Amino acid sequence: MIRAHRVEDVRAAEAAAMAALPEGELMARASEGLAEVAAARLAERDGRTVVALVGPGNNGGDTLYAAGLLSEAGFACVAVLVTPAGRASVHAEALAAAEEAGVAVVVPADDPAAAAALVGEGDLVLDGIVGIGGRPGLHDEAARMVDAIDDDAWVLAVDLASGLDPCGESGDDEAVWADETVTFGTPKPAHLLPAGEGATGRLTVVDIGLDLDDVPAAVERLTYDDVALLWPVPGPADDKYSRGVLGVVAGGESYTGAAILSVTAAAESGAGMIRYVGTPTPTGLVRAAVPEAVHGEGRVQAWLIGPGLDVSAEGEAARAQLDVARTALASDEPVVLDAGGLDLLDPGALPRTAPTLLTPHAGELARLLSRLDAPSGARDATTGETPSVTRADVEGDPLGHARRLAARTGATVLLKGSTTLVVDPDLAAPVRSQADAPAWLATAGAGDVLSGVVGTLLASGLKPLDAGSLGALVHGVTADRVSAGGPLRALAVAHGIRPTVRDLLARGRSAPE
Ligand SMILES: NC(=O)C1=CN([C@@H]2O[C@H](COP(=O)(O)OP(=O)(O)OC[C@H]3O[C@@H](n4cnc5c(N)ncnc54)[C@H](OP(=O)(O)O)[C@@H]3O)[C@@H](O)[C@H]2O)[C@@H](O)CC1
Ligand SMILES: Nc1ncnc2c1ncn2[C@@H]1O[C@H](COP(=O)(O)OP(=O)(O)O)[C@@H](O)[C@H]1O
Ligand SMILES: [K+]
Repeated sequence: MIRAHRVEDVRAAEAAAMAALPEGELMARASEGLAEVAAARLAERDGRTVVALVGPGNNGGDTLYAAGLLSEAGFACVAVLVTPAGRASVHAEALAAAEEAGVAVVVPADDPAAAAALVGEGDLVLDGIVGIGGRPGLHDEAARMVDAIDDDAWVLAVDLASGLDPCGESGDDEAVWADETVTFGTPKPAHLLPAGEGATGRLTVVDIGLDLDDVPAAVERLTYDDVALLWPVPGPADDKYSRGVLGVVAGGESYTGAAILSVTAAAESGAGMIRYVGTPTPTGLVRAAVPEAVHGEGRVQAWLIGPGLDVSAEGEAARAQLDVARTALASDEPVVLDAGGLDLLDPGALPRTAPTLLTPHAGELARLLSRLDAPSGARDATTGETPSVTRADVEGDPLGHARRLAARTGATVLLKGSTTLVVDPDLAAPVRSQADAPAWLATAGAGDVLSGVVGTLLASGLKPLDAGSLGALVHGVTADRVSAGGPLRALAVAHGIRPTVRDLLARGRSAPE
């Protein structure tokens, strides 16, 4: 698992480490690690010239020391001091060390055009403008120098791409767009959250000896090795019931395919048993496509409610199906609520007592929050009311809105997107963030497949946070394999889950202790 820590916890760990180490040791470790990565990237790219953009704090200090080391290693290094007071406001010892090591120093205020031209010559650019002490956004001079970076240069952000909000919460500000970030001690939230992930590029962590093992993370990301730790593997004493029966209420006469996709994905994920509840057309299709599924109500360990479900559908069969969904929601069984099922959430019946996982995309989350915000509480924003939350609002601040929905409903919220967030209703718990899927997965039906995977995991007894994040990981990795760089279809992702889980479990078995 990758764990990102809050800035204040990083600062506390740094202070503890510094108290036990000779002065300057921590910065020396950081700059040596940074220089090592920079030298490797220069070697890979046959690069000779290094430009260091240097700001006023310790982030600039790290960068100057690293530039000095790279200069001693034979690279041509220029430090561009992007601080209002030039030399006077950068880390003095680091500046002296860099000059001593042969780094040329330039102050853009003296001749902005000449400085910009020099920046454009860097094969590798170290972004040391600000790190965890930075406020979001770049000041004008920094922005001008960043604009001058050559498109072919390798941009290596020091600790954090400058301009990002270190907490990863606000995302509208101008920031350096890095190819790679070398961070110290531990990832920071901005590296893993949607607001900062794009500007971070590849993430490389340099160990500087901070002790954060017992400090709760702010953000967590499951990796391949977590699959063997979390996936429910049956033992000799298990039977189909003990492994978990998933009830699926999905599909209707309007949206028939969603039922096949979610039930197929549940079967491919290894559900002990699937009980499907649908209207006649999807029932016939599920019978043909997934002979393993049984039909009708019965005892389950979790419900998946909603893929392709139309809560306004008329007719006896549709009403009977919706009755099953409502009864399930009112029960003490764990529920995954997806797509149309989200419209069944009754604000008067919140929070549910049993584990509950909501799996909206941005538009569904906006619609649900708008409905829950509406004075009547039960009205649907599709009825013509102006929604209080729009899809654009959610896309502008996905984490904030996912947290709002989790707080409002008392449920775990899995917000789908290129980065999928899973937020526990205990807002102090770490947020899970998964970014495993190629953009090819943005295709109709992909969410139905995800719902079948997470439903199976919930039925096996996993808590919603684990079921959601593990499901998102496996769904994303499967999509990546199925795509192999090209288009994919949702049904192929569903069929790819079995071999993906098998390979990820095998990887866990062969991993060294
Ligand atoms: N602590 C340690 O032991 C270790 C720390 N390490 C390193 O230190 C880094 C943190 O250093 P830091 O605390 O000095 O803050 P840093 O990120 O350099 O920026 C603060 C300065 O920037 C300024 N400023 C802020 N926002 C701005 C903006 N938008 N645009 C322009 N300026 C802005 C702000 O000035 P202000 O305007 O607030 O007066 C202030 O002067 C960390 O990321 C890591 O690289 C490693 O060496 C390991 C050991
Ligand atoms: N740009 C993207 N990159 C990677 N994955 C994406 C991207 N856009 C969407 N996804 C994923 O694709 C799936 C789409 O789900 P959803 O929008 O519910 O589709 P549907 O309702 O048609 O089944 C989600 O798992 C989401 O995380
Ligand atoms: K930086």
